[in-house]
Amino acid sequence: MMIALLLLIVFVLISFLSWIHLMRDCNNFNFPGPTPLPLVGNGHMFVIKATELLPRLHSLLKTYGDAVRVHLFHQPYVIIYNPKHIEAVLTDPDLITKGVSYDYLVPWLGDGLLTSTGEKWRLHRKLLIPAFHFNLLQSFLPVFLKNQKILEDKLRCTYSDGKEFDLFPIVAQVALDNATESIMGVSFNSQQDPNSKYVKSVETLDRIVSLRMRDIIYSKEAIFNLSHHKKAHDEAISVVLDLTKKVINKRRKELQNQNITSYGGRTELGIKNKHAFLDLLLLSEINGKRIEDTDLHEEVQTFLFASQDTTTSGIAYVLYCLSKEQSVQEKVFEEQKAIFTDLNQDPSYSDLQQMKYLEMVIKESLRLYPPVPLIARLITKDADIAGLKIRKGSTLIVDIIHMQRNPDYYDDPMSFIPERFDTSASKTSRNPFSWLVFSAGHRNCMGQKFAMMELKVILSGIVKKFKVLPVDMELQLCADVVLRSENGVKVKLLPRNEFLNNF
Ligand code: HEM
Repeated sequence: MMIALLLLIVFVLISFLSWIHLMRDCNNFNFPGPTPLPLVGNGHMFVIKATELLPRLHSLLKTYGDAVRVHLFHQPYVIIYNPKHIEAVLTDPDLITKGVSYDYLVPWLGDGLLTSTGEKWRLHRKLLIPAFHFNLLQSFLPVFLKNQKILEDKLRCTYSDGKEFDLFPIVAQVALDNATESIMGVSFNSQQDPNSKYVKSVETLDRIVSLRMRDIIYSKEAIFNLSHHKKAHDEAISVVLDLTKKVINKRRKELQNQNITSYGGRTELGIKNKHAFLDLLLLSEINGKRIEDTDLHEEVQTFLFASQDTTTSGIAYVLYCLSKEQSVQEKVFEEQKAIFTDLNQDPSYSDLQQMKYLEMVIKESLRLYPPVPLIARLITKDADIAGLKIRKGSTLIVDIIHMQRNPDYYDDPMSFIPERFDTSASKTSRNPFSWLVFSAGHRNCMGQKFAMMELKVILSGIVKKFKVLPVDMELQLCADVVLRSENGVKVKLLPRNEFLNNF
């Protein structure tokens, strides 16, 4: 009885001290947020289903204004969605450190460009800029076209009977093939062999990292390490890392045998070189020295990761939007007919540049459904961000999806209007920080042009051959590693010829 009483007193005392600490900490921020409870802070507000996270963030922003402070236990988080604040953060050279949620990627990607910070990030970013040179980008086009054809055959044989299906897993395979082949020069043929060990391991990693990012329980290292997920996670990492190591070592030997010792900034090396990206890493030097093996593996993993799920999500949501907006889809088709005399013809790099309307459609679809709906930064110094006082140690969440759906920045924001992005017609210039699909500032997406090219190849290929029809469904969005829908992203397909004959 005495012990129970003593424990109760200790608990009350700790709770009281915690509450005092949390209430004091709120004063380190000059903007509001919900009142924290002792010990858990506002953590109880986030013990929710995956699909409830985005609505919860939105409702906090609606209640408290442009910036909201919440505490998860004693850790402060600040959610922002005003382009003025976002610009101040993303252009501050001292605020380039990613938030803690990126830590779950570290066992897989190591300290690559996406997760690293400081001098290492600066050096590697500079080194990798040539990878996105025009010539090197062109070397990826044959890869995208080849994989697009496989996708087209697959859609025709299995999915074009007018029955509904989920786009995400199908598109994920073509995106994975595009990523492995353009980044490492080898394909794991996931479209033809979806049950391969590599494909299954990447899927497992995606699933487990997403779980850790959204589930407050599994986010804790100690609990995760005791769970059954840990074994699956470690096994998948070892499969993925072993395979990529083999590919890298094989290519290194090939270069040695051919006596190729320097990349020498010759970006033309890319045009017909299917190993262009890997060669750039293998042959480049930092401060007169070859890139360390570990760094090289980390960057390869990072680029594979950064380019796969994001483009999957992007392609899936554009097709979803096209299914709902038949008149827009017809305009995209008309544009294709204007570019190609023969719809079986493959697009050249310059044909892709002519697909202006498709580009507007992509931008508008990704405004409503940004593949990366939230990004996070660790605030590493006491900061004044365009008037917001934020204490060191806070995690800042940039709520991209709700900013891009905010009527303050887009008229009639939930309507699908690709012409918003018609730069030739638009008289008013939009704040560049109000469209953040590829982020902006110091740590913007390096693969933006690569992604646009890939999306255009896949989407133009589909629209030329198929009619994408809607399914009566409401997406149940959740912010995993990328924007996913709990109930899938479903459409129906009919071959265009058949459609024209039947209707
Ligand atoms: C539709 C497709 C894509 C979208 C929506 C997208 C979006 C983004 C966003 C929002 C960021 C910033 C993340 C942050 O600040 O935390 C980012 C970073 C990055 N992206 Fe992409 N991305 C796409 C495709 C790609 C592709 C195809 C590649 C590579 C081939 C790529 C490589 C990277 C890299 C390396 C970074 C890290 C840059 C840095 O921190 O310096 N991305 N991407």
